[in-house]
Amino acid sequence: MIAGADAAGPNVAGPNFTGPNFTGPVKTARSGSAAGSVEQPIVLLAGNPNTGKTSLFNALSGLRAKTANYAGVTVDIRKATVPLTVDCAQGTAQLSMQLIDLPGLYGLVPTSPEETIASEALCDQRLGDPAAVVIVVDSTNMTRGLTLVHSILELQLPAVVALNLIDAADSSGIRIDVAKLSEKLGCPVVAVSSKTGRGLDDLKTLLSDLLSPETVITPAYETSCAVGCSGCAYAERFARSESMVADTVSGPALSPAYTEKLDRFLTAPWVGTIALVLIMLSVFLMIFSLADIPMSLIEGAFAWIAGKLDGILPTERVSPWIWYPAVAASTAVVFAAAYRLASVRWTWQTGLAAAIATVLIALLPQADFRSLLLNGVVGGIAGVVVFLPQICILFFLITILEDSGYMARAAFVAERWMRRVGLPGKAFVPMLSAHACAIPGIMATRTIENWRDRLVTIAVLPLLTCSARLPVYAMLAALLFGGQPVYAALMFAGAYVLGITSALLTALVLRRTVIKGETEPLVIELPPYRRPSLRNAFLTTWDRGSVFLRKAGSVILLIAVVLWAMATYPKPPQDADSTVLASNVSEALSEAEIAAAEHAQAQLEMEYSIAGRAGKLIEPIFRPLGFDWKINIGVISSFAAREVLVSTLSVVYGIGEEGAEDETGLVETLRRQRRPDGTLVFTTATCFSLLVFFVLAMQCLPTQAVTRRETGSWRWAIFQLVYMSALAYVAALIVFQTLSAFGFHHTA
Ligand SMILES: Nc1nc2c(ncn2[C@@H]2O[C@H](COP(=O)(O)OP(=O)(O)OP(=O)(O)O)[C@@H](O)[C@H]2O)c(=O)[nH]1
Ligand SMILES: [Mg+2]
Repeated sequence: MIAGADAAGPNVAGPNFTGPNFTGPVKTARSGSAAGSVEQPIVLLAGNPNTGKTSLFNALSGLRAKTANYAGVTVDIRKATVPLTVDCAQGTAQLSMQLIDLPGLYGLVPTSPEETIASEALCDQRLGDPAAVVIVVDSTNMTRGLTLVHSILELQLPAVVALNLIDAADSSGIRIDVAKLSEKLGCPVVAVSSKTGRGLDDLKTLLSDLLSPETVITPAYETSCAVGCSGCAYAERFARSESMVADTVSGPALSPAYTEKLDRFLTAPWVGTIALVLIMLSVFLMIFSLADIPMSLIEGAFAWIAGKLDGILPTERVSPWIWYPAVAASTAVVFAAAYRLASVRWTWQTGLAAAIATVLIALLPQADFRSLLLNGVVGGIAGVVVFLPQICILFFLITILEDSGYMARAAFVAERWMRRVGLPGKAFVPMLSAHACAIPGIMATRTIENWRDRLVTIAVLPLLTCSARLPVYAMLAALLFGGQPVYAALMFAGAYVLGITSALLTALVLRRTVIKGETEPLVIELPPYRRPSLRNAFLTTWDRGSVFLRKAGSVILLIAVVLWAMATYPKPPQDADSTVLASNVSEALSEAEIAAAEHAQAQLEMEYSIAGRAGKLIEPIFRPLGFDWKINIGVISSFAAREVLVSTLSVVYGIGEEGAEDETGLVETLRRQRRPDGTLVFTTATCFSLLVFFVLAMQCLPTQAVTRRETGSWRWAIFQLVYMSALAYVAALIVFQTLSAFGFHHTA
């Protein structure tokens, strides 16, 4: 039977497991692993990189592991339990298999850490004795795929060959004789598409047969080279694959013509670089033009919530019998929700922490509770959540670019520049991932074989703009270029470029000093361009968006509440001035004067608070950078997580201010702020200095923990913290002083 455009009938073929093609040593599939057994049979998904193993894993398990159209996306194993129906003596039984997605590999002799994981799972059964291996082959690149199939079959493991991307093969006019291929290989073959779902049921049926306790498998595949030398064994497998492809595959074998035509431009040294810059600029421009409407909707929603809360909260004194239980109950509900969002487990410690916090909040004076709710909770969350649309659009566009195959070209173009500074070409994929978050980026450096190359990459990765910096950039873009999307996009692009350039320059310096050594050249596979899957882009965006919202509803909420408390307590003792103010309010002062006096009082209280004192304490250090003591509070708190800067500024500048809960309100509020000498705080010079500081500073504890884990010592984590903080400080200092010298003192 033929799988391809003209194919009719089923796209699965395989000899009977007990049939003539299986002779030799008898291997029984997992005895007793069917119904009633606790042990789940292990099924490995193995294959060349970028053949759609993870996509198949997702399609079979319903999970959403990361996929993209370039090699080396998966660097670790991922497991899922997948139910199957198998035949047994009693008829049929339900069975669950443990499906394991492996990183891609080119051959069984590993050349990188992630290939080692896959090869050990297959050769040394590191993850347990596999009941079956699904060898995933890209139907549009059969010769290479079959070469690996031969190597795996020689391990004498029960196997199924899944010809994935059959939809892509179809549309390129490639036709595959599945039955003939199965006969030649001596193992079942099935044509599948993890994109359209075609053949997935057939694959499951084949696996059910393989895993059935009734099945007796007697595989005996010829070993390629009796002497066992790897070179000629490879050559023999390759020759066998070529001849099989010649016999079973028809249609164009080369990558489609448009791929080559496009690559002539997109991989050319200068044109390719210019194209890369233009594509990235358009991504940013789209973010700004498309995010406008949803952002104003979110702002509106938060303003509405703040207004409603303001209206509901009683201004008159409420009976303690009603007040305390009501506040305690609602706080407990919020805690339960935040714990759930952050997946915090209820233990006696976490329960006690929630109980103490609930009691403390319930005991707050009415006016303070009101401020906590409006400034701490609503202000803290709104300040961050408003940037959700920008983050979603960015991830959507990046996923589309990744899926189309363009990102592999971007890697190819970028490698030319990276190699000059001593970064290995393989660092491109980690650098790309680090633009979402440094943590998966650092994990992805496992594809780099050379330890020194890997270390340089890990050291500079946190300089790249991660999504936690986006709310900060967006706030500063609104301050600097509100209503001017083109300039805002340029500023964003500039921040990314600054991150990338400083990573490259730091690598250069490290290569000349602490981490000397030759850089290995990049051998990169350029996958064919494919139509990106919108479904995948939407799902990735959804996942990223929900991670962001979860963080806003849990960790950031918690930090905002703690910060509110630190910015509110201890309160200054009531002095004569405030009493005078109180008594005069109703008589002589106009509304504006009352607001100004209240604001001054709020400032006084903040200066007296813990956060205020801490901010003031470090004022001399950050004054040359243009930061005032309130920005300092943000700088300190954002060491926990960068986006906390925005919620901190919302809280510290919002206290005593009307309508600072949402982004427009916050930006307007920030624009009004003045220093004691009457000059504005957020001048062009301060904003750019803050921007540069946030691009370069190391403010992320989880990243440091991962650096420690991947390098095996705190040394490199501390090194990152020290050099990045120093770099950020010096760069922000230069920016502020230079801009100030050129007179950029006006409001941003
Ligand atoms: N058209 C089509 N595209 C597919 C199919 N399966 C996967 N893809 C695409 O192929 C690319 C690679 O998919 P992955 O699942 O990441 O491949 P992988 O084998 O896990 O890759 P590594 O983890 O890097 O080894 C992605 O862009 C997928 O969207 C398919 O059946 N049809
Ligand atoms: Mg994968």
